[in-house]
Amino acid sequence: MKKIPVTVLTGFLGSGKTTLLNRILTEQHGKRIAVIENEFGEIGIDQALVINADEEVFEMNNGCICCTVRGDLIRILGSLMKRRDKFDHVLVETTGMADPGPVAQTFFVDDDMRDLFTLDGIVTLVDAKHVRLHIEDSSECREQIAFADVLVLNKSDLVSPADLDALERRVRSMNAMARVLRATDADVPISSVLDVGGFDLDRAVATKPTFLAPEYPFEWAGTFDLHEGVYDVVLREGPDPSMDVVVMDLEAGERAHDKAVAERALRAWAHEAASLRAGGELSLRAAPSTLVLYGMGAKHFRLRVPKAGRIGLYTQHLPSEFGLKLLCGEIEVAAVASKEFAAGHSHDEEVSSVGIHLERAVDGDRLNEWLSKLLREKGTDIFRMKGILDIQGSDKRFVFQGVHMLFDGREDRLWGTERRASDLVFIGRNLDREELTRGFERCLA
Ligand SMILES: Nc1nc2c(ncn2[C@@H]2O[C@H](COP(=O)(O)OP(=O)(O)OP(=O)(O)O)[C@@H](O)[C@H]2O)c(=O)[nH]1
Repeated sequence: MKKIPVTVLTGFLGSGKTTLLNRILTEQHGKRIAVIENEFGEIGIDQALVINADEEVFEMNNGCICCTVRGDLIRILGSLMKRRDKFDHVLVETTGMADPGPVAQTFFVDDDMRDLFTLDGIVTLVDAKHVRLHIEDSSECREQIAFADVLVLNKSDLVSPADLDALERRVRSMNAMARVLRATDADVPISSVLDVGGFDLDRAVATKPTFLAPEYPFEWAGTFDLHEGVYDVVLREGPDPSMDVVVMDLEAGERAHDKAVAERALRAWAHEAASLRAGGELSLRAAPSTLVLYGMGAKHFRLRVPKAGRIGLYTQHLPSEFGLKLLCGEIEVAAVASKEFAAGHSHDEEVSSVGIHLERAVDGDRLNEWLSKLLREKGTDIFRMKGILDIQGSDKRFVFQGVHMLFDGREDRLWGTERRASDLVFIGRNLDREELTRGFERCLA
C-alpha cells in the first residue's frame, strides 16, 4: 500500500500555523486531509479556531509537549488508520513551543509508523516581526528553523523589506537547504507546502546527530524475573511528589530496554494514567499509574504477579531519586537488566500557560481596557493570548488573538445552541495565575 504523506507544521507561538492550516483546509486542492493538533495551553482553543473541520481534527493530549508527543501521535495515527479510506494526507500542527524533532522522529524510529507513513516535509512559519525575541533564548525556535524543508517568513506586512532581507539571511545561515518563501497571512501556494517530496533525513542527522535517538517519557527501564505472588514496591517522595510508572508483561528473552519493547512501553504511556495512593495495587497493564507520594516516609504499593515470568518496570524518573525498591517479603529483588534513558532535551520550565474558563459574558470595553494595560506592562513576557469570548450584547462568538503587544479580535459565527462561555489562554513567562484570573473576572458583565 502507498504510504500516506505527513506534513508537519511548526513555528513559534503565534507565527501563523493555524492561519496556514485554515488556508489549506479551505482551498480546493482535491486532497482529503486529516489534521492533528498538538496544542500548548490548558484549554483547547486551537481546535475551535480551525474552520470547517470538526470531523477531521484530532487533538493530542495537552501537557508535556516533548516527552509524550511521540506516544500520543502514534496512538492518534493508529486510530486514524481505521479510517484509512477517508483521507490521503495528514497534517500535524505542533505547538509553538515544540521542538519538531520528536514529532519527525516518529516516522523513522517506529517500525509500524515507518511502514504506513512518510514524512513529506516540515514547514516552519517564522513570525517576521517577533522571531528575534525568541531566536536567541529558545532552542525550540532555533530547531524549528534548522529542521525545516520549507521556511515561510510570515507577517511580512509588519516589517520593512530591509528587515525581511536581514531575516532571510539569518535563517539561511541556520538552514541553507530549506526553500524560503515570504508571506502575509500565510498566503503561500499550497503546492509549495504540501507534497514537497520528502523530508531530508540525512540533513536532519547532520544538523543534530542524536536526531534518531528515540526520546522516551521514562528515564529508566528495568527487567525483573518474578515468581507468582504479591510484591512490595517501596519508594518515597523524590524531587516530585508523584511518579508515573508502567509495569508490563514481557516475553521470555525480552528486556525492557530493547528498542521494540521500549516502543511498546511508549505506546502504553500514551494512555490515561490512573492515580494510585500508598497501599494501592499496581497492575500489569498497558497504561501508566501515577504513584502519589506526598508526605514524609516510604510509601508501599502492592504488585500482584498472577503468573511467574518476566516483567518490565518503566519509571518516569530515575529510581535512585525516589529510593525505589522492589521487595519480595523482606528481600530486595534485583533487576536482571536495566537502562537509563537520558532526556535528549531540556524543558523550558519558565514558559507556562494559564487558561481561564468563565461561564459568563464579559463587558467588551472593560476587557479591552484590561488587556491593553496588561500588554503595556507585561507584553514582553506574554508571548501569546487566545480567546473565544461571550461578549455581552452580541449573539456571535468573539475570537481574540494576541502575539506579544499586537492583538486583535473579531466576531465569529453565531453561538447558536452551543453553550456560551468565555475562554482565555495566556502563554508566556512569569505568568501570575491569580492576578490574571482576578483581572479577567473584573471584566465580567
Ligand atoms: N499582520 C499579520 N498578522 C498575521 C499574519 N499571519 C497571521 N497573523 C495573525 O497572527 C495571529 C496568530 O496567528 P495563528 O495562525 O493563530 O498563529 P499560530 O502559529 O497558529 O499560533 P499558536 O498556535 O498559538 O502558536 C492571528 O491573530 C493571525 O490573524 C500576517 O501575515 N500578518
